[in-house]
Amino acid sequence: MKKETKIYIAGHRGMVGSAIWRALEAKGYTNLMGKSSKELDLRNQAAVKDFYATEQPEVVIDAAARVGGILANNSYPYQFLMENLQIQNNLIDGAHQSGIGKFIFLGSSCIYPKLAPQPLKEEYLLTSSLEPTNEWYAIAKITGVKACEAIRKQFDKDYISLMPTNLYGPFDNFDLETSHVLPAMIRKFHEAKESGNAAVELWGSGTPMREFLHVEDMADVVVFALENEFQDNLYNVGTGVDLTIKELAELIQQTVGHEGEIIWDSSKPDGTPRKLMDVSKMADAGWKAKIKLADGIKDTYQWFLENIDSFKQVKI
Ligand SMILES: NC(=O)C1=CN([C@@H]2O[C@H](COP(=O)(O)OP(=O)(O)OC[C@H]3O[C@@H](n4cnc5c(N)ncnc54)[C@H](OP(=O)(O)O)[C@@H]3O)[C@@H](O)[C@H]2O)C=CC1
Ligand SMILES: C[C@H]1O[C@H](OP(=O)(O)OP(=O)(O)OC[C@H]2O[C@@H](n3cnc4c(=O)[nH]c(N)nc43)[C@H](O)[C@@H]2O)[C@@H](O)[C@@H](O)C1=O
Repeated sequence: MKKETKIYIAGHRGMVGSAIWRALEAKGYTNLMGKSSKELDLRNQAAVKDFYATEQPEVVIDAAARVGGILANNSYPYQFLMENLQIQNNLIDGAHQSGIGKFIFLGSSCIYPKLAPQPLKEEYLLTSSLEPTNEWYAIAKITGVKACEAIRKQFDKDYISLMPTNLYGPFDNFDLETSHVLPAMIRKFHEAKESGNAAVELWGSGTPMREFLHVEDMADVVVFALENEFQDNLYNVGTGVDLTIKELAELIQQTVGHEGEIIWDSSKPDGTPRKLMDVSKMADAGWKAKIKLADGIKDTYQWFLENIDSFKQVKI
């Protein structure tokens, strides 16, 4: 890939998109472009078509989506289904119609069936029912995977789909209603420590298992996907290691230095019991995650402390 290739990063202000931007800049790519949702609403098909015609990017990285944790997914099914379908349809079909040869689509590990065998292999897609708390988002993401696969099959273009596990890191969403578990725990333990080690309330039973990938590893795999041609459409991205939500809570509690009680709120959903990625296909292609969870949590907590004021203004 030439360093002056015009690369459009959809969602470049988000946690993942901004990490991809920084990673590409660090590697010397000079022609990056992005638009905020205010400048270009990706749900608007005509606006996206005009954007492609005017800007003519050569490569598209799709990190734009309506994203949220278990409660947001469960509370706003229509937005998670429809906005994601609109955004990705406009981006994928617009890119295809404009003759763009390379497209990287980001999905999520929740596309796999709720009770699929573990670890999750790419071929388990569409083999049984989805997890009800996020089936709306998952159905949109599955449609994106299939759209890229259809373009690859019918038109022989390098459209690929990366399926990340749960992500975390700098610029994550720390809003307690809409965030994922890891940033929520950092904030809850920090605020409880500041209030004299008050008790922390967490959701569900603590028994579900999750796998976490640092966003800088995620950006690194996107750069890898950009710089290499792939033989297939769908690749899992993760560390291949998971832990229970209770173990995650203990790790974050220790990192933050909170010494109070943890209360589990069983009125909140657990979600899928386990979704560990089988990452061997991506490893065979030549990429592996590098950042250990304990190090990534330390780094994210440090970022949280340095940015408390700014993220409160932006996200909450
Ligand atoms: N976070 C996670 O744990 C995981 C994320 N992913 C995937 O990674 C990708 C990025 O997620 P993440 O960075 O966490 O999410 P963020 O919420 O941090 O960022 C999402 C981005 O999408 C943009 N966006 C949303 N709606 C629109 C719209 N209508 N028009 C234009 N832009 C829009 C936002 O733009 P703006 O800021 O300008 O409003 C924002 O920059 C998504 O595809 C997500 O599904 C996959 C697995 C796990
Ligand atoms: C990335 C992924 O993210 C989502 O799936 P999820 O992994 O279930 O999401 P989550 O991170 O919000 O929760 C993980 C686990 O953690 C528990 N939990 C405890 N205490 C808190 C808490 O305070 N906040 C949150 N959010 N969860 C908590 C929670 O009850 C659950 O058991 C989907 O949107 C899906 O679409 C998707 O792609």
